[in-house]
Amino acid sequence: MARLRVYELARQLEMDTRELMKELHELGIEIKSHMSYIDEETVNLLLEMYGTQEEEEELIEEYEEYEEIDEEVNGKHFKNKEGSLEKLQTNKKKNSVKITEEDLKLDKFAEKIGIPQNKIIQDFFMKGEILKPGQSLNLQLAKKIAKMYDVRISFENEEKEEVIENPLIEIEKYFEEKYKNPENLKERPPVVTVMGHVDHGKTTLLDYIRNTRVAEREEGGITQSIGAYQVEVNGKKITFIDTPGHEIFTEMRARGAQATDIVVLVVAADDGVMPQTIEAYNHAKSANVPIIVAINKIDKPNANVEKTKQELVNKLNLIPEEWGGDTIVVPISAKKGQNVDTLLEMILLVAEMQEIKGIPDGPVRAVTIESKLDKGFGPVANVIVKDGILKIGDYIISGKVMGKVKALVNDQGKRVKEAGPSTPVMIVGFEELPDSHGIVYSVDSLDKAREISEKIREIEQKELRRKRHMKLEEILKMMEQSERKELRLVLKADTQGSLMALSGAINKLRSEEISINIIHSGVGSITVSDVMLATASDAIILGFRVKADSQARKMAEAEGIQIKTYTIVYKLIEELQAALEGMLEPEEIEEITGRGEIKKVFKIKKVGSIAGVQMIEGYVEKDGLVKVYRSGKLVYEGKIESLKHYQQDVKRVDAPQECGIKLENFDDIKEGDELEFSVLKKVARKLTFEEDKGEK
Ligand SMILES: Nc1nc2c(ncn2[C@@H]2O[C@H](COP(=O)(O)OP(=O)(O)OP(=O)(O)O)[C@@H](O)[C@H]2O)c(=O)[nH]1
Repeated sequence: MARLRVYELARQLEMDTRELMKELHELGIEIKSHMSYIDEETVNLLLEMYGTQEEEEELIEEYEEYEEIDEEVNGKHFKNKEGSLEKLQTNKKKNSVKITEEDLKLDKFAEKIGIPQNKIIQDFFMKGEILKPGQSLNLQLAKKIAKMYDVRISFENEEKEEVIENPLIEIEKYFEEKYKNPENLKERPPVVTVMGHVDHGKTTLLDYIRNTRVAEREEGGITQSIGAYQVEVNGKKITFIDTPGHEIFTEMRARGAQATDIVVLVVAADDGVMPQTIEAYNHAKSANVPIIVAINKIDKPNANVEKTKQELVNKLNLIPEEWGGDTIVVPISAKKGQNVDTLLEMILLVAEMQEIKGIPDGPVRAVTIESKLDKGFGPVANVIVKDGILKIGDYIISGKVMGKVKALVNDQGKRVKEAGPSTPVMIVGFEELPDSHGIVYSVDSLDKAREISEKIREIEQKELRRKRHMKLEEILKMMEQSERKELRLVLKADTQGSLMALSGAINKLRSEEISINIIHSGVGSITVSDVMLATASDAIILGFRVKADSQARKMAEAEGIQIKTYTIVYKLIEELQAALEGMLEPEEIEEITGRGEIKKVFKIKKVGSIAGVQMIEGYVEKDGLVKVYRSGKLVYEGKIESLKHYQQDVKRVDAPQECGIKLENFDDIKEGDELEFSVLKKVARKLTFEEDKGEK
């Protein structure tokens, strides 16, 4: 369009001449009278910025198109008078609604909140936001729509999550708080579990220690096994858990009852590191318990201590102290008792370094090693006290089972009146058989014990109804919510070869935020021990060409542990990769959307400089970013404060249109400045494989 006089332009813009003059003045364009000429460039800019009747009609047409699409998709309503009445009646606006994931489609959502879909589209369109009929909504958008019509929405799953507070959590919190203050803590004897491969000498070692040490203390005492015993070495006590092996150790841990402070890993010098040595090591390691290695059977002629040490290094990455590592390795003969004293001293040394402590006074917390129905005593629990001093007459609770301590029997079969930290003791007085690997707490009164017991029964019943397998996706979701982004796996395969291939492939799945930790891998079917480890470590179990034995399957079901089995390597990797990628935080990248040039600068009082911009290519978005270049040099980088197309604030302007732009906190713009527009885009990230790294 050619240059125009002010009144002519006013007519074009369908504006009052005086009004236009005022506007022009505000835009910094000096006008003498309504007869003054406005140059061509400014005319065009103003026409673009303030719009014309035709343009508005275009907008309306565009909207009507949406209505038509909506009609096609959703059938008649709203537009048709009869239909609209009907719809509006059934569709009365709701004040608060519960929605599910399925409602996250505009049409369904509209119906749910009782606002016609067309109305939502129209209202959003007027705000410069385009919604399409039936489009999927994310949570944020759904909330925004609901807010616009004052409808409160809640998610069904969110409401379901209301659960009864477990009273034991409160007790645990009490201990947690107490533990924070070092003044409350006092050293207690270490509790030791002996682990190792079959026949490597665990029982022989435990028997030797008991027979030599306990006999010193109690002559002729009838030793009844209460699952653990205590010995004295150089005036200091050590508690040994009687039942060797990692199964119980992990089972206790899975129940939140970690009794063990130190693990003694027994490795026979004539046999070396064997599969169960590795398994035991993995269990101890995942519990973060210090390990002392006892290389046993050194009295045997074919014993090879050096070779065994080498295997410790190669297979477990445990480097003996004498080789510059930090693993204490003691060569012993459990049968002959050779060097066992040194082993005991080493246990005390490690205990000292670890500063094993408990709270000697206040309420009692004890860990159950086993529970059974005794012919004479009824239900009993063999425990190791961790905190407090358990006394006869105390009210106790273990899970849902309550009781009152009637008698306490120590590891030498003697009745005692009390038991302090790290002392193994048999508790008589439970009303029913308590959980065999749970925690026993003392409470103030019988009423309190009863109240807790009832609450836990209620929780357990609810839990039972709700119990289902935990899916990989769910674990990932949980991980997403927590800070920890580590996926723990227990990996079982048919052969050593496939195990190595799989571990290799899995270990190559990398990302900065998520790590995969194979806490245990082994050859053979998936066993109860694997499930226990997974339970204790929040892991999932992957099986390759192996299956879970029936007991393991049952336990996995009960514990909500997911077992996934595969027969093809790439399937396993593919699924793992897809799941992990799904939880990577999307990456924000800057995507250039368009370019423009400042044709005119309007200085407006109180507002600042407005750039009259000719879009050259692409588009500009109001919420996007902008870079200003002058003679090729970057002079500004930031946000757009306002974007106008004609009179209207708009969300986007496409080339070759013109627009008015006000930059955020930047007025030093000049004619001829080049603008580069971009948006921040969230893109799903891919996990990288190690091989890929080289290519990049
Ligand atoms: N020569 C020799 N034999 C030992 C030694 N320690 C254990 N043994 C023998 O090794 C065999 C297995 O010992 P256990 O103590 O039963 O082994 P374990 O690790 O408890 O075995 P499981 O309970 O089956 O896992 C027994 O015959 C022991 O007598 C040792 O230091 N020297």
